[in-house]
Amino acid sequence: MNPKRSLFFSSLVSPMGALLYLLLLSFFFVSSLVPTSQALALGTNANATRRRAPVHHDLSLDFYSKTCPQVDQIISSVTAARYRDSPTSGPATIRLFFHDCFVEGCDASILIAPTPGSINKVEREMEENKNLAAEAFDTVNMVKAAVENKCPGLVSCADVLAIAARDFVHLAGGPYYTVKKGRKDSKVSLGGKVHPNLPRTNSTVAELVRLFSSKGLSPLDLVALSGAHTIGFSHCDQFASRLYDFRGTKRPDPAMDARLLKALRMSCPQFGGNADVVAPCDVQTPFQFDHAYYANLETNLGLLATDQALFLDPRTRPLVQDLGRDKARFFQAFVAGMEKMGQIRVKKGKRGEIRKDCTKHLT
Ligand code: HEM
Ligand SMILES: [Ca+2]
Ligand SMILES: [Ca+2]
Repeated sequence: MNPKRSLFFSSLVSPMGALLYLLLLSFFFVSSLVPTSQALALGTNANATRRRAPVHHDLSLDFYSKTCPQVDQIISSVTAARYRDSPTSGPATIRLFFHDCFVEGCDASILIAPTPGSINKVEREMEENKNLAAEAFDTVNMVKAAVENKCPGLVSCADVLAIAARDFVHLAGGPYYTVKKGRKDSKVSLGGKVHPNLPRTNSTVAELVRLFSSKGLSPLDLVALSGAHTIGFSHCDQFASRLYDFRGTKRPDPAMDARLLKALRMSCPQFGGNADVVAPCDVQTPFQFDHAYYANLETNLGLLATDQALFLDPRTRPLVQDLGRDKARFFQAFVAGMEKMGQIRVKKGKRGEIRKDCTKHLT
């Protein structure tokens, strides 16, 4: 059985199977497309590079070399098994890492579970995080349990998440890179911190550039990291307005390929659809970590408005074309972006803790 097929069938035995089946129907339909490239009349390049937040460089590759030298191997044995048994854990965990780092830095603040009866919401409970897949949280908990078994109380959940995300990039066919360690876990998780720090699917490129810049990430980092959408899936509500009422026009987004539009409308009806249905972010190779995502954008096959906008906007268009040109270039820029993202507002010393259970603060 080819790998795509075996993923397909293993997904059918999970509770998400039926939904995945629906989306794969649309995938097979869409993947048979011969994309038509449309010339898009747009202006030329404008330089948007701007830096604000400093990136901290105080993590190290050998942080656990004395206390837990085998940490990467312990983690990779769990991530490899998870990828085999529950492939959706891969993209879900990479996205979880992104949502952690952008809100208060890479400090595992996203992992804290709600306290029953508390009026204070944690990050996980906010609208922007509602679609983070349970598989990702489960994966982190499984990885952390394996690490605690061998190196109790020594390795932070923030480091575990950073390393697990790296493993899944590699397992899906993406680059392997070393992960610097030494992050501490947050002592709080505040729902109120989420909203301004995460992008929305209707964010403009200017807003995305500004948000990424506020995290010390350049427009190239924005375009390279968005390439994570080369794997994984999106719920219909995240792109439905493109299908039926783009920016209040009551018309579909003109920047969407007509056949992709038709296929997505079938999976995601305007009324009465199943809210759990998902579609592949990369309609060509949704399980393969490759540079096909960028080729899609050049042929109007982007799924999210923010993806397609990266090609439509003259500031980011040359970057899309550059990364779409060859896989090695994309991999190199993606690794650089992940390394920078993984260092956003890292907590050291007494500013953080090392949780035993990633879902609970130390008491
Ligand atoms: C640039 C702005 C971005 C926006 C607006 C955005 C938005 C989204 C949305 C709406 C989804 C679908 C969620 C769902 O319905 O389940 C998604 C999925 C995903 N995102 Fe992003 N994202 C962005 C950047 C990133 C970055 C920087 C990364 C990681 C480096 C990332 C990784 C992923 C992955 C892997 C998935 C698939 C998740 C899965 O299959 O469970 N995204 N994103
Ligand atoms: Ca965080
Ligand atoms: Ca792909």
